[in-house]
Amino acid sequence: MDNPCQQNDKENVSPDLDTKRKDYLEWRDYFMSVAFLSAQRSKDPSTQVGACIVNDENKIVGIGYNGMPNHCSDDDLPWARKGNWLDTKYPYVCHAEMNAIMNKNCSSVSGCTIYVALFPCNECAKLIIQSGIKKVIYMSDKHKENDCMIASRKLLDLAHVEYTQHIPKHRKIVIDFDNINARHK
Ligand SMILES: O=c1ccn([C@H]2C[C@H](O)[C@@H](COP(=O)(O)O)O2)c(=O)[nH]1
Ligand SMILES: [Zn+2]
Repeated sequence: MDNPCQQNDKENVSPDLDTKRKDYLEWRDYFMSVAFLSAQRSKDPSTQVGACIVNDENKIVGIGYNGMPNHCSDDDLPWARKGNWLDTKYPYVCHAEMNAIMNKNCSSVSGCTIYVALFPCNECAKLIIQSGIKKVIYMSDKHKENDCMIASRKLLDLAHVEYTQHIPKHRKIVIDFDNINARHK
C-alpha cells in the first residue's frame, strides 16, 4: 500500500531536493562573509571593517568591527578623517581586529586564523602577533603602499604570521529577507 507521506511519484520528486547542494558556502567564503556582516555594525562613515577569528576546528571564537571604545559614546567622539588630529576619529576608534581579539569567547586565540575585510595596519599586526594568531586572510589591500602597511608586513613576516588574500568562490552573497519571508509563507 502506498504511504501517503512518502513522495515516491517520480514526477513529483525534484532532483534539487534529493541531491546534496553544490553551491553551499565553503568555509573561507563563510568566515569572510561573517567578517563583512560584522562590518555592517560599524558607524564609521567612510570605512567599515569587520574581523572574524576562527580556530582549527572551524569554530568562530571572536568577531569585531571598528568602533569607539566601550562606554565612550560614538555621538560624542568625532568621525572626521581630516583636521586637527584630536578632532578626527583616529586617536579614538578601536580597530576591528582589536575588537575581535578582545571579544574572544575562549581563553586563547593562539594558533587561530583571522579573517579581515582590510589588510591589518601595523598596530593590529602587533596585536595579532602578541595574541598568537598564526594566519591572516584579508580581502582588500587598498592601502598597500602606506607606511603602516609596509611596517605591518615587516612585523608579520618576522613573526612568521602567514597572510593570504581571499579570492571568493561566490562572487555575490545576498541575504534577502523579503525573499526568505516569501518562501516561508
Ligand atoms: O587595521 C585596521 C585599519 C583600520 N581600521 C579602521 C579604523 C578606521 O575606523 C577605519 C579607517 O578609516 P579611513 O577613513 O579609511 O582612514 O578603519 C581597522 O578597523 N583595522
Ligand atoms: Zn588596525
